[in-house]
Amino acid sequence: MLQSNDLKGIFVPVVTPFTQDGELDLPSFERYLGQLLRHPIQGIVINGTTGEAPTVEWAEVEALFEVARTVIRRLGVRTPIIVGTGTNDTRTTVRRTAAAGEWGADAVLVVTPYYSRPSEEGTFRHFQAVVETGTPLVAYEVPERTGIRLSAETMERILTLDGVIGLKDATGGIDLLHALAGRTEKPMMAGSDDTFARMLRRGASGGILASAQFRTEAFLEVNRLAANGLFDEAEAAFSKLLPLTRLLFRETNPSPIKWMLAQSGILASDEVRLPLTPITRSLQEELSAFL
Ligand SMILES: O=C(O)C1=N[C@H](C(=O)O)C[C@H](O)C1
Repeated sequence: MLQSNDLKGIFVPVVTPFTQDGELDLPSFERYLGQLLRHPIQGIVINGTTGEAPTVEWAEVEALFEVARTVIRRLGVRTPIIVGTGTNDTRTTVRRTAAAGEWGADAVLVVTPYYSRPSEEGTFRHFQAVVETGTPLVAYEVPERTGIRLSAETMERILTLDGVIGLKDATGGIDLLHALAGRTEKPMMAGSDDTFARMLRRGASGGILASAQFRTEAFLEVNRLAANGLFDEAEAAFSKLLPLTRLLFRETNPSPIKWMLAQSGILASDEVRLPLTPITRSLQEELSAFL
């Protein structure tokens, strides 16, 4: 199981491949992980935003987890697996988190509960109920998607819970990191790809970054430079990754990533489940330059 100290470096949230008719495509998933896990990344996230969590059934998540575990064993690596279990229903999130712990997940990723517009107290209690399962938990703040932005005070309270091992900060800026600096010992991982280098400078311990599945070694190098205090060099190295990173988020993640992976022959299809749609022709043209 993951501990706070392990939450550093590069974690890659993985896609959930589908066949052209929208069914789970496990052979593609196996091939894809076989390639990705050749890089010495610090972990993967299954069923995160990039894994299309809202439209993936829980039984499908279990199947993905089993394939990931098989590939990890076959390659003889020890890459930790974090499973996205967050929903906007506390009881479902508790059940899923307990189940992921039983499967052997190293940690879970729990997004702040969206849609219901809970109070900050309600959001705190949501996390409090989920950590009681005993599975290490990474809190995930992504206001652009959830429509809620927690105060730094409430996030600090959540981070003080035993079992919350850190934060994935996808707020898109450095304000939360700045506000929490010195107020928590728990690691904060960058979760907004284009601010990665700035967040490292501000104390982030690494990143959970969908775009790191391309140019993975270069992302690892950016992280290494920052871990050695070479922040200017890290920013310079990251600036070379920015053009592709920005394009990957021009349309909704993970459609651009799936298109790239399908074009590279790693996935059989770039299929996403509705309401997501494949990328536009004009983005395809721009991304082609990076294939
Ligand atoms: O799947 C994830 O985890 C991530 N999702 C974010 C998003 O799509 O909003 C971006 C980040 O790269 C990781």
